[in-house]
Amino acid sequence: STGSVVTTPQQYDVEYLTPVTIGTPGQNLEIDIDTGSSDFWVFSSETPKSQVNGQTCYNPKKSSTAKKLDGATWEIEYGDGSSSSGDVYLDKVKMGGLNFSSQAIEAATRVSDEFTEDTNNDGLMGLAFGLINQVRPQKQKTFFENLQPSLDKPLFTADLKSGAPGHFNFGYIDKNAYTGSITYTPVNSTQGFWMWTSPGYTIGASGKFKSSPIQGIADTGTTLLLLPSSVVTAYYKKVSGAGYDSSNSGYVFPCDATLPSFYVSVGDSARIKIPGQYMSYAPVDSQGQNCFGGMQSDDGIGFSIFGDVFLKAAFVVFDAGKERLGLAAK
Ligand SMILES: C[C@H](Cc1ccc(C(C)(C)C)cc1)[C@H](NN)c1nnnn1Cc1ccc2c(c1)OCO2
Repeated sequence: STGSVVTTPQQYDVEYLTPVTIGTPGQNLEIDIDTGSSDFWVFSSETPKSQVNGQTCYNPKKSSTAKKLDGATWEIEYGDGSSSSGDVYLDKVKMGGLNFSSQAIEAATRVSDEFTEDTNNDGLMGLAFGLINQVRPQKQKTFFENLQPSLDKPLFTADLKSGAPGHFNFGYIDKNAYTGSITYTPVNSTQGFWMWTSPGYTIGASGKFKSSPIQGIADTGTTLLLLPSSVVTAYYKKVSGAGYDSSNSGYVFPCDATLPSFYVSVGDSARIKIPGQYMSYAPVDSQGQNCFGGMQSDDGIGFSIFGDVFLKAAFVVFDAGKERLGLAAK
């Protein structure tokens, strides 16, 4: 089998939302596909009303195919400080024309304010490795892991776009979705992430390649590109008026500044070009005077995060069959 589902950016490409149908009759939710975590959790009829603010809630009691996974609970704390927790049901899930009959659905009984405030986001579907699923006493498989044996190829692809809908495809590679060739690089999944190492980077079209290995995760659930502070400092040195703004905890620059492109090397001889305009995330003030940088420091995380700012510049193959990541221009 194969599948394809559209994914739509929210304002400033802060996140991308994807339609999913759960239960019988189908309940339609919009979720954030997150290749940097492994739990599929949703706002539910069990989420306190005070924590629900416009989200669509999955109601297992209204699904004839829902079965409570007795004794199972979950709780997750994300790197940005947000969190959620709850209990677990098995139910039918449909996404992009693909079906799985008994997917673990983690129903939230509590969500942190960041989720309550994100009114269009009904939950997260983690597509990292099940090794880091947070359901106890027994870990649950991701939607992709459940489908993998039935897919034509054991892979999925992400084609996120700047300010326009893109696609997640499952089980096949769409040759029309990229230009040139796909460069594959090994993934180390021992920490449960799509973790890979870039050999280095180049700042600006006429910049010199810097050989400096960057180990990080391909993470559709993180908005920005989080890199070692040495790289971040070097980049913003090339942006006039840029500086670290402690009140916003990141590098900020005048919104009319000219931003150099940033090239991330892949394998021995390929690189992904991030256009300068992708390196500006959003205004930090109501006048739109200063803008928050799309590249920020990975300090304290333990690895870099190749988030949406990077991923939307590429066609990305998440190849579980061969534990590798494929990257191509588009
Ligand atoms: C943050 C997302 C997970 C998430 C997504 C969306 C949301 C909101 C809906 C409320 C907007 C919260 C959370 C990421 N996913 N792999 C993640 N989950 N766990 N670690 N990371 C990556 C990381 C780690 C550390 C960091 C960071 C990022 O940003 C700043 O510092």
